[in-house]
Amino acid sequence: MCAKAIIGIKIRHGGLQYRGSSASTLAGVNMTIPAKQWTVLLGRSGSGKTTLLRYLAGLLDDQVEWQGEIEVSGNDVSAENIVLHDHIAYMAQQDLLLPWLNVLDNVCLSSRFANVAPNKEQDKQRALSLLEQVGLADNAYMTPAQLSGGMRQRVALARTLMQDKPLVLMDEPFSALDAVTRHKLQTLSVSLLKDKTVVLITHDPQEAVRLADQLYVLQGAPAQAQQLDVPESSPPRKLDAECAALQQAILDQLEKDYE
Ligand SMILES: Nc1ncnc2c1ncn2[C@@H]1O[C@H](COP(=O)(O)OP(=O)(O)OP(=O)(O)O)[C@@H](O)[C@H]1O
Repeated sequence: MCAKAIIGIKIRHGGLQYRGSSASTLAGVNMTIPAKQWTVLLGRSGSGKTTLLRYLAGLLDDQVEWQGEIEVSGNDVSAENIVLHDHIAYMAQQDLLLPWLNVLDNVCLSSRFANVAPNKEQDKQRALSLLEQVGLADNAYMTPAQLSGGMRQRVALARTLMQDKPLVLMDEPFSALDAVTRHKLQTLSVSLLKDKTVVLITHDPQEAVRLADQLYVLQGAPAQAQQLDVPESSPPRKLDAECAALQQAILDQLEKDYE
């Protein structure tokens, strides 16, 4: 698949049960993850958000039973030829930077594991350019321990971009940051990931409202996906009255799982 590939996903009647578990985690999940848009997942702790992401990433194949259809559409490959997890970059709440490598080497690391032979000088120049885009050009030779939490997550974002995958799965990547740093990193991510299909897990209704093109709440046990309409304006949104109403609607929806 070429670097400009795009990927969209449709899940129909998705159900998932961990082997050895007596109950299903997901049942009857219908979800559309359109290409080059942000799909945001909310849901109470334990509802199955990370499970769904990890299943899409191919990390649970030997641990779960899956039922239902996953239809993948790409612009330059037929659906049956797509091995989804080959086209995924993953960004988690923990930045997972290796403490013994400097910032630049952390960003370059993914290319060392790629199928193609690495071109160290080319990779270095690309990583430096990405570090410039995330505002860390002057920090390339520092170690992760010398950076703040927000800076470390910007390194993680540069590393995600370095992988240049069409589908980016983000599991609460901004949750450990203070409000202003989080706001800035959300805005930066929307701009830098504009050509990617993004699935974002968050517990923060405000973050969901700012960033979602599609918004789902995983709800019930086993969980289904409830879709909520988002404003027509493009993310990242300024928080106006319409956004406030949606935030309230999300909270109302989430509260149903605590009754
Ligand atoms: N390896 C596993 N084996 C069996 N059950 C598991 C396993 N991993 C997770 N689960 C269960 O699956 C359910 C969903 O967990 P998951 O981590 O996907 O929830 P989540 O919505 O991402 O939660 P959080 O918001 O706290 O991260 C939970 O009940 C959890 O205990």
